[in-house]
Amino acid sequence: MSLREYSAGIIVIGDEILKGQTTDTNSHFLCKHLFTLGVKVKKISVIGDDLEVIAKEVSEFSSKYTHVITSGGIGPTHDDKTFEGVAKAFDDDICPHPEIVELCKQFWGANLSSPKMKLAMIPKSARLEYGVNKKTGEKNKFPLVVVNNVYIFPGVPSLMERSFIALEDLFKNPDAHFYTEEIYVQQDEVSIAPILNEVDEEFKVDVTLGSYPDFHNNYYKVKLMLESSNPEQITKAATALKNKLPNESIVNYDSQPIVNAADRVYKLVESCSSDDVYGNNVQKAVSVLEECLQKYSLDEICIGFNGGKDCTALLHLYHAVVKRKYPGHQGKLKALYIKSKLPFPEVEKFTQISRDKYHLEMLHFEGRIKDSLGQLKANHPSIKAVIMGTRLTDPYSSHLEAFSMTDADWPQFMRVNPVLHWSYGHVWKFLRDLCLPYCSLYDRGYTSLGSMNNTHPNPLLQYVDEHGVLKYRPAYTLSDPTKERDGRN
Ligand SMILES: Cc1cc2nc3c(=O)[nH]c(=O)nc-3n(C[C@H](O)[C@H](O)[C@H](O)COP(=O)(O)OP(=O)(O)OC[C@H]3O[C@@H](n4cnc5c(N)ncnc54)[C@H](O)[C@@H]3O)c2cc1C
Ligand SMILES: [Co+2]
Ligand SMILES: [K+]
Ligand SMILES: [Mg+2]
Repeated sequence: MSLREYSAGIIVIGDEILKGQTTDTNSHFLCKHLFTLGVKVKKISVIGDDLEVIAKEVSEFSSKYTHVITSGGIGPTHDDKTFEGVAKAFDDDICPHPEIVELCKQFWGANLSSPKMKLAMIPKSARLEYGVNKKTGEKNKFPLVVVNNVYIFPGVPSLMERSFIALEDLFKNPDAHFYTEEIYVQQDEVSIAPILNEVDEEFKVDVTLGSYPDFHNNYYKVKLMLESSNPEQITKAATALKNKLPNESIVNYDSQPIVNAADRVYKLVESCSSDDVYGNNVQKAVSVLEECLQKYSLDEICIGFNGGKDCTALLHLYHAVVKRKYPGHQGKLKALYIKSKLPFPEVEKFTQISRDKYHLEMLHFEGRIKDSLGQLKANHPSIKAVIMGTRLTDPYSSHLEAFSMTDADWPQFMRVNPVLHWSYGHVWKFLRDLCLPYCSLYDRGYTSLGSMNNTHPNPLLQYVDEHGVLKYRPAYTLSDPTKERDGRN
């Protein structure tokens, strides 16, 4: 049986990418989506805004691959040459397309001599594909220009992504039923290599087995990826792998914890029994957050987020409660980050990752907390409440309640404290059970994070490994929670 192979070549066009001024994320997005459509990307080429180079590359790609996708170079300025380049590749010319001329007039009131009209100057042989907005079911307002098998996308990632999703059926391989399965493993790649080789040998005719180490993940070391067009064989291969790998090395990992945040958090809350201290604490946190959202609008709230474990758990809860209350909410949640004097680079990195994953608008300040809060008041007068990950066992915190105004000699904000009653263990149970990402320092023995000059791994987690090297166990293994701050001075 020989099925037609659907292939694709991607041409990323733009001087700004070659100069390192812009990072290309479009090819990554396209590869990911084409893969799930059963289309094999064979080559990605990155070129500048150069007419000859575009023409040559498009011509070559067009003859080699089922689909050619270009991104970039279709703006209104003189330096954008993609339409001309594609025309040249097919010995064609560009001329104003009446339908796009009309749209340009409609959208921008552009007349024939305005720069926007350059968008209407497309190859004569082009056809227009509008596509359907999958959410609304409406035809898109602006079309994609296609010449032969060349699909000409804008370079701006948000536009490109939206347009591609609306048009993805154009690329779909009708014969492809692609199956994938992922297995996450706690052991390093070297130690499981013989098992991988065995399974690969047995199934390689039908199943592709990939092994991808991840040095930064808090939960697994290697992701094993099985791909096949044969559902029975992929199941057999996955079963074989699971049987051969030591039981304790397979991790039950959720790779999308944030997408499903609301469902999972509310399920946890709804299913907990009255004597479950942990479950009740989660429940209490959720109801404090719900109350907070009743008292304040999203604009009046920010979450105090410094990359620590407590506010990481809290951020997830806040995100879940917002999603439940405002399911269509697209805007960013405000987060307050007061940088310490000497922040760990790992903490900085983690706050950035969290900002992106949870769509946060970060309000950054530096210096003393009290001064920063004064600046917050001045620069963002709408903010009235700060949600905090403070627990009763934190210093100076044993008197706090779920809603406590800041002290009289502090800038006045409502401090909202949903996790006051949580123990050290509860925080870790929540983070780990839900597979939430957390700052990597915690996996290296840090149990409480401050500045680099006053924070060390917790001595209680120290051990000497089989090679005589001093190491630290992860923070979640600390058994005496009263020693949480033993690495701080
Ligand atoms: C918004 C806010 C209001 C405060 N109000 C008072 C007050 O009225 N009176 C008083 O004596 N002290 C106040 N503090 C100081 C506070 O009591 C602690 O001293 C300080 O948060 C450091 O605590 P920690 O290291 O023990 O706890 P952490 O566990 O580090 O902090 C507890 C929580 O505070 C938030 N937070 C802490 N540091 C930061 C930061 N750098 N950037 C953003 N968020 C952060 C996080 O939500 C965190 O989970 C306030 C701090 C903040 C952030
Ligand atoms: Co900023
Ligand atoms: K902390
Ligand atoms: Mg804390």
